[in-house]
Amino acid sequence: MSKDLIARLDDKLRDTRENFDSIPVIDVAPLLDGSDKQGVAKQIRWALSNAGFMYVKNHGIAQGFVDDVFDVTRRFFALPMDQKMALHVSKSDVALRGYIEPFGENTDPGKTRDLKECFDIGSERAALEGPFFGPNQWPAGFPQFQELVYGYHEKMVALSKQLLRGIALSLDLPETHFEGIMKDPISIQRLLHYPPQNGHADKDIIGIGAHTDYGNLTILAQDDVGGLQVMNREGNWVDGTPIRGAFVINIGDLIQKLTNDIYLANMHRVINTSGRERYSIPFFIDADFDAVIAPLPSCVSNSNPQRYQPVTCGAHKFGRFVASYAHLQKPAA
Ligand SMILES: O=C(O)CCC(=O)C(=O)O
Ligand SMILES: [Fe+2]
Repeated sequence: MSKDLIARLDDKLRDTRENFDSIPVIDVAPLLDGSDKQGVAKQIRWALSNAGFMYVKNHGIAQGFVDDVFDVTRRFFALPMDQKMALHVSKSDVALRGYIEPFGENTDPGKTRDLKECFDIGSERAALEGPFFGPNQWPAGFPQFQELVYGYHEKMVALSKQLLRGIALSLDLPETHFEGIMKDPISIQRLLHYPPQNGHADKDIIGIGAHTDYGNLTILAQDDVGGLQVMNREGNWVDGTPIRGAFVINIGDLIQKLTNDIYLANMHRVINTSGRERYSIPFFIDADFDAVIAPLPSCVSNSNPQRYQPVTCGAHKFGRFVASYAHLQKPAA
């Protein structure tokens, strides 16, 4: 889809926003240490209303630890293809955990094919329980990978709850609002590898096609290669240039629905024309599978009438995945 077409389809969502030419950077230390929660909440409100994205710094996760997770990520993707395919996501049934090969998941299907490979895990389960919940698939003989990637997931679950406290405050909700619907939330820890791409990225092959994220919150660690782009009010792509030590945070469809479009689940994509391999580590967190997400009464008014019917978190999210995974489209046996 061309930039102009996306912008036109999206006009209503964008025309009330302020423009931005770089993603806001927010120091979250005063939120985490309690010294100025409201000050941080105010910055979050601007960022999520207008950009749907923010960098956060001073988030309490040591950069050395993040570097170690990148290191095992590179080693994992360097494994022979047959070892990675042995962990293919289709073997996890509806738990949706494991390896996805290049072009195996296309985020803007019918328009671009994604030149990326992925590996997904989530909260560990002994057996398949249902969509998003089941055993992880780990590569054999690589205990350091399992320990670091799972440890990173655990830290992200904790950090996301702290950030969601700031988001709740930014919406004048009690700060623990989200914890009430996050007793056993859906979470996905993803590792991504984008081989370098040539040519016209818009036309066919892209790193990850233009999309919004599906759930509540995404916490992204990037290496230093760059390639993430976020759409601004005018429909132009703004670079999400890597900032060492900072995470990129964005909200997904569920928070846009919750806020009745006051907060924006913004369109973004990745194009890796750097000539280098790019690695990134996104973490996605939602609410409990059965949590009902409906516009907050405080976000509905005469000038902003209710735009969404209630949806359950799991049904919304699973519906978006069914469109991207071939193994979910097979008729039931
Ligand atoms: O790799 C990135 O920078 C972004 C990835 C992304 O948008 C996603 O996985 O949803
Ligand atoms: Fe995304």
